[in-house]
Amino acid sequence: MAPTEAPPPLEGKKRRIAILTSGGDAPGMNGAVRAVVRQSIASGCESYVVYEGYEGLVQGGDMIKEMQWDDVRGYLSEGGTLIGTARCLSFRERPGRLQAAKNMVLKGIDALVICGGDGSLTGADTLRAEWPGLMDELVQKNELSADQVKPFRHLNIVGLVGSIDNDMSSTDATIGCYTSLHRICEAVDAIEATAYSHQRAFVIKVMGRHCGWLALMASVATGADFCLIPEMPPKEDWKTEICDIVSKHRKMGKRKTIVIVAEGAHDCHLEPISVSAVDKLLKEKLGLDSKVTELGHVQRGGSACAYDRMLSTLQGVEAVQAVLDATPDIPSPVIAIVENKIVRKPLLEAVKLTQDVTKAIEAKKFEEAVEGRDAEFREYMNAFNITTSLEQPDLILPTEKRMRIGIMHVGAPAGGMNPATRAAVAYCLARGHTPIGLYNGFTGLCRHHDDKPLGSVRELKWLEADSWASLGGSDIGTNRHLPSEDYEATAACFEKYKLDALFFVGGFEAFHAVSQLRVARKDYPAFKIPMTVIPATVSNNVPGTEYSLGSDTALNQLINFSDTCRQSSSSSRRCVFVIETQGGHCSYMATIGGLAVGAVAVYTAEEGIDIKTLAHDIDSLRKTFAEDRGQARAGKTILVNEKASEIYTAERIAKIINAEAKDRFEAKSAIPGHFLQGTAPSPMDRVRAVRFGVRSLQHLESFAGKSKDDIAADPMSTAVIGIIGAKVQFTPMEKVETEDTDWKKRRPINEFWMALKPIVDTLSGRPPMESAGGKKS
Ligand SMILES: Nc1ncnc2c1ncn2[C@@H]1O[C@H](COP(=O)(O)OP(=O)(O)OP(=O)(O)O)[C@@H](O)[C@H]1O
Ligand SMILES: O=P(O)(O)OC[C@H]1O[C@](O)(CO)[C@@H](O)[C@@H]1O
Ligand SMILES: [Mg+2]
Repeated sequence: MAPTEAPPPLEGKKRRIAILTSGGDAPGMNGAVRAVVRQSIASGCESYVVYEGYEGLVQGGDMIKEMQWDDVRGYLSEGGTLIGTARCLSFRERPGRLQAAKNMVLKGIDALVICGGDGSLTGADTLRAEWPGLMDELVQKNELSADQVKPFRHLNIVGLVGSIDNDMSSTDATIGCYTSLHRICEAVDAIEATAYSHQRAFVIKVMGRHCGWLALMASVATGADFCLIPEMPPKEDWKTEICDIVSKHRKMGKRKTIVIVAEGAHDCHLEPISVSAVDKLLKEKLGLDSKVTELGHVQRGGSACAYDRMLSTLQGVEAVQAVLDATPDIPSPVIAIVENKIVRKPLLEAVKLTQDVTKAIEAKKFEEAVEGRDAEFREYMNAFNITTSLEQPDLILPTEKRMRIGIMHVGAPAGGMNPATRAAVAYCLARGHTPIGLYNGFTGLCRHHDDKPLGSVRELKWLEADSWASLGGSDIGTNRHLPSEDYEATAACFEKYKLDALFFVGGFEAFHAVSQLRVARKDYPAFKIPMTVIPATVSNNVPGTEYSLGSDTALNQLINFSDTCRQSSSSSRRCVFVIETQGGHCSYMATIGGLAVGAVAVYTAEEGIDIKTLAHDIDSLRKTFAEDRGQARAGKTILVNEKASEIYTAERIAKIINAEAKDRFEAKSAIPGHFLQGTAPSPMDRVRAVRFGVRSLQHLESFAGKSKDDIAADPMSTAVIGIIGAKVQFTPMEKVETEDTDWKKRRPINEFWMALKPIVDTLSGRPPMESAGGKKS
């Protein structure tokens, strides 16, 4: 029977914190539930889940259940939402919300975390606004006494944005949207092969009821020919617009056509544009062999990608912190992300901004609708337009502003190098610049530039580059050689091929190469040209940015590898996998990977490994396995950075654990090695490659027409593009080199992710150890 008495509130600041998931399920919701449950318990609070979204809140009773630490074991790798979700009609009406409020009070819940999309958070905001009135009404109707509601007068509510649609203003990404983009890109990549074979067109419908984010980003990531989204419909004569672009691409030799249509696409009069209408158009007007593919709910399926696991975990932790910080005068927050920074924003405002976008679309104010989406939206829209539709007369620069731009990859291969280069080539051609591929790095340039019949310095063509949107590795070739190996020949080549600017993509070596060229400018005037570096490396160790292309691909590879090991260890019970990660002296991958897979311990190069730490962790494993009763989802993972210790390698750690375990449990080691570079780049690496590519070119062209000395005098003439906190920015090389580069360890001095390491430990239940870790070596 449902209780009629509310339990007294917990002592002090301790709360009973409940979480529910609502609206369409989204990958990553489980990560949010795990983080909220465990962080609540770790903070001394009681933790609850509400099953089936608002439906569970309205029904109450057993639909609201207290959770223990182990109840969320293995949640990170599961798709969907394990606590259920629903679209609840009764919560839309006040009587439903009154019942929900009563049930919360009866369970003593004094804080509610809601993970859902724009609708769910609108509902949360309504509950927040009505709360005092609901409490009064419950007392008036004798449903609860005045004493019972007294401790619950203030509703402590926090929103987490979970939806594949990415339709909530105020945040760059919703939990689930990047995983959905993974599903879409995998599907489009697969379709492309068959489209190419038959020279067909495919019209692909993707989800997003009122929001074009998925369609737009999928188009950027796959290099689609056309994209239809509700925020910015095509011009009046959309049929001619599509046909013009598609036939232009076909004339240039493209064998396939991909048009991506958002579920909510319409024309500029708000008349829906269906996939069948586009299909008919391509068949009838262009005579193409066209097919329709509707991706449907496959887009919501599968395990969450690395980014969604990380986002949901960090935001879940932040939500609990927000609950603990709450006072009646602080407006209810929604937890957002801006670029790389988790922030709290007022829920009320976020809901209003989101509703404003819907209103702007309804009023056909499309520019306003685009502005109302997150900051990246317009940038990606422009980047898509400029990299897909060739020959836009208004984009072409006057002759004196056109440049010959050398494009080179330096360092180890990384996901995103090719897409960045594709974007650069398309941008150059749209503006009238000449993109020149410098094949196989500095050695390729110096030794093979005038080889016959094919030299290593070649103009890049649109058709060739166009196929690089989804290609991993480096098609123009990359290696670790530096210009210092032959400054003379490097300078001579720059002059011989009349290079006006250089566009580098690569890891620490690319950064080092530009640093060398900058310093050598005093001796070689040929180096007095503008240069940019787009960081691209699995290690994410380039100073001047918190994110390098390829690091997201690598994290996804790592979680796939680690999930596979974990499944094996879960099945054989009492087993721990010790997995070595790449990264050089930078342990980003091990740490964020640890966050995304729930590692019981992460050993970093920054902190090193000592025997005390190992003994401490083995003790903890011994205790955990002793208490284990053979349940499922019991696999354990330890991640070790490749340079964490020369002595305690992954293999040796596994051997030590086995020696100490005395047959009570066992350890196995595994090394994914170069598997971490992946095959196709992740969608995030692809779209950011396009964004960074376009921005870098814009930066380079701002130097057009300037004298060599003016260029050399401008610190921004050698710059690294990066994400720092909430901003994407260029930083002058000299500043980064002197202020934020640990040259010996080849990593930034300030590694932002070090601050996240305690969260990995807290959420995996690793007992604190006074003397373990914390010191950078
Ligand atoms: N205006 C509202 N007032 C009260 N409750 C609402 C409101 N809008 C939505 N809700 C509640 O939130 C639930 C989920 O909303 P909705 O179906 O719009 O999904 P969502 O949260 O936007 O997620 P997604 O779009 O990703 O599926 C609804 O079923 C309803 O219970
Ligand atoms: O799964 P359902 O309830 O049919 O809802 C589908 C809708 O949910 C979403 O997947 C998420 O909001 C939309 O993109 C789509 O329109
Ligand atoms: Mg929605």
